[in-house]
Amino acid sequence: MNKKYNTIIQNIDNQILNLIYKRYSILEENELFNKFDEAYYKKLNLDNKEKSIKLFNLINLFENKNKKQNKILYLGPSGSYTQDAAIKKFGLLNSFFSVNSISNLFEEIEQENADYAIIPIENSLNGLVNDTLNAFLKYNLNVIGEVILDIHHTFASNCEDINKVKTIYSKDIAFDQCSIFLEKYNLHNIEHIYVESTTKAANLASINPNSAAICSDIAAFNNHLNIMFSSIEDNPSNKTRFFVLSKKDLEKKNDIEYKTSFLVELPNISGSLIDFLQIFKKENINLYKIKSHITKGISNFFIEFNGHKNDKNVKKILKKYKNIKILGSYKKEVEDI
Ligand SMILES: O=C(O)C(=O)C[C@]1(C(=O)O)C=C[C@@H](O)C=C1
Repeated sequence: MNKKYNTIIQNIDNQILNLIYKRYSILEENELFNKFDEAYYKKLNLDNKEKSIKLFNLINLFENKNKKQNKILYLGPSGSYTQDAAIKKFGLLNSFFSVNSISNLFEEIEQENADYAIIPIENSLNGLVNDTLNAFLKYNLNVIGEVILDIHHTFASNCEDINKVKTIYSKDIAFDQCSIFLEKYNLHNIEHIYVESTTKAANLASINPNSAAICSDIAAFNNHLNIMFSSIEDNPSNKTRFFVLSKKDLEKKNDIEYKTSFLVELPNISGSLIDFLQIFKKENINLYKIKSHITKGISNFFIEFNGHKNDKNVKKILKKYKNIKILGSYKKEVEDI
């Protein structure tokens, strides 16, 4: 864009932002927030830089309307954390579609029904997401990126009194992230029903009497649930890391710092893990994560290192260890969560 128009557009963007801030302040100062405004602003989260980027993307929507849009899948329904992660990674200028389970997200990408899928891989409180690892063992797809999201859960219900809640719906991993809250309010011994996503949980809580959901505030809002408690996660710095999944791999670039994730099944004999790890030391590769994952009695190790699968020293290892299943080499966004 030439300089003259650049300044004009920037001025307009600033005016739009200022007006939205002004509207927000009036609503806040005069306690005029209704549910819609609260959820709307929380979604934009104007006091937080990363969400301002979303707004910026929105402003650019018209300008970029001719740009090719990617088809991106997330674990839905709408309002899930995975949807938030998808928007954080790709911006709003794309087509987003919800899929009901992690294994179906893999299947859709396998069938080339979309360009990318966003899938949760690990949480700072809970560790690895088992459904995702099981799907990686079944499919041969590529991780081409990562995205990290702060996770804040709400306890939402249409019951007037917390003592009337007899059933709680949520995703397994979300229950685990809120164990202190559940114990504090004596909710750990009532019925817990595990469902595929926290948004499905919100939906079930809205149609079943005497129930509640652990979900995002947006999912609660979308399903007309009252938020009884906010930020109920055990640790306020609760984070989930998501992978960007694709059928096509990306070419290695020289100016990018890469991370690689892989799974490996090692023989159940003494010294096999230590022998395996020694080769990485020999090749001067920095392994920074190793976690074990057991499915159907077979133990796999989920391992990550700094570097790319096409690096000379990595290729040497891959030649020797045919049982290594590379999940992908992708741009490092953070050291760890
Ligand atoms: O259920 C959702 O809303 C999701 O996006 C999935 C998911 C997960 O499985 O890790 C994502 C982030 C939180 O850790 C809880 C749930």
